[in-house]
Amino acid sequence: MFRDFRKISPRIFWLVTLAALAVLLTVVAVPQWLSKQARLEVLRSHVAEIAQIAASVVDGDLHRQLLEPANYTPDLYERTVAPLVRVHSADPEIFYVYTMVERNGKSFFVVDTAASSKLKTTRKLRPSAYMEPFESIDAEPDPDYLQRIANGETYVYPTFQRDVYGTFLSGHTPIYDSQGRYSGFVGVDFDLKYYLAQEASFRSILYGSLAGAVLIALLIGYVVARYHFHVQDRIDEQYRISIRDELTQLLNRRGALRFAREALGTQASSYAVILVDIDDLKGINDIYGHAAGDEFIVKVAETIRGSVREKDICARMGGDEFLIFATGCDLDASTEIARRILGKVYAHDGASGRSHFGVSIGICVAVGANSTFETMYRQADEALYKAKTAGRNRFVIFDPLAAA
Ligand SMILES: Nc1nc2c(ncn2[C@@H]2O[C@H](COP(=O)(O)OP(=O)(O)OP(=O)(O)O)[C@@H](O)[C@H]2O)c(=O)[nH]1
Repeated sequence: MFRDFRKISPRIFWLVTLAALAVLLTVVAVPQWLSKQARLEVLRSHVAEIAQIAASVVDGDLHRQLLEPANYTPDLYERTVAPLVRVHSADPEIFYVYTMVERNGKSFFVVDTAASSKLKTTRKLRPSAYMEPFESIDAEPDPDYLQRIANGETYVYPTFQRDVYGTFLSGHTPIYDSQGRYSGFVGVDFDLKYYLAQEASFRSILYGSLAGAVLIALLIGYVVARYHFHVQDRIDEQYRISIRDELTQLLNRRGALRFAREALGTQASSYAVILVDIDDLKGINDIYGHAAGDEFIVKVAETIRGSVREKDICARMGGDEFLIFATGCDLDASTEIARRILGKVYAHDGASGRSHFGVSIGICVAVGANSTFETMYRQADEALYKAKTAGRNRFVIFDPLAAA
């Protein structure tokens, strides 16, 4: 596995992994976010229902009396708050239950279950005082909310709000007296900790899906990078094959042209094109067979490769023709290479009646980069032709003066 891991392109791996991660995280996070919103909506309707239940148990006439501070007595207060205390005690998840009245655009607490000794709760609640003004820390999301409640609406805040008592999701429902007159409103508060505790149970789903998304993204990244490596490897292999001669493993014509043109682009003092052509390969084939002809081709190829520097380009251009393209190779060096090849390749077989096994060589040397590969090749070919017509097994250097 780890050895395989080295056979991928890290760039492709990380690119694909990050792209897959972006898609997967969107796929995971958007539904999670939507379901979180949906859960908040469920809680809001729950708060609305509790507020409505609480409002339904308040005696509107008593509450209306209590709105006048002159009517306040502890007994009236206790009788008004008593039904709310029962509702609150029945649902320990509610944080605060109270009533309020609006005076000049401001809310004032009227009764508060936290003030009653009969409230069954384990929490340490801070009771609001009778007619204590309500102070919000966060800005009201809807400045008309008091008007909406007065118009008969059950108003639940869009989300949690901070006030001096804590951070709550609050719901308000109007209270009416027996004659149907608006007489203040009930408030119920659910605190943020309650909500967060509910949300915590969904966190493992979120973390699980995020971890799953990361793992899948890594896997996709690995598979794609591995496939890319495999395809690239095949392309490279095909390319290597396409520029090599199968028999000699030298470059073929395509490879020679590509590398020779590249080499001609480098800064060198001189460039040499040396063409090597087997003498009478047809005769060798005819007398010794095609396999022997192949063997001789391989021998010439090996000789050529062994007679030049590592960086020099050696190619089999066609049936019995080879090319050497050497940079920084002047006339003396080219001549030396030609002599070396002629000396190593030459063999005489008297018994067969053939004169020799050998090659003919045409040389063209250009000083500086003022010639093209095509021109040099043509000139070397002219010199090679001269070597052939002059009796073979020799080299001829292209002479520009003679050509002119
Ligand atoms: N054994 C073998 N022969 C080949 C191969 N490719 C080409 N030939 C033969 O090489 C011969 C080349 O013929 P020519 O171009 O006339 O050259 P030559 O016979 O070497 O004679 P000169 O070049 O004039 O000395 C042909 O008979 C081809 O069949 C090969 O891959 N293997």
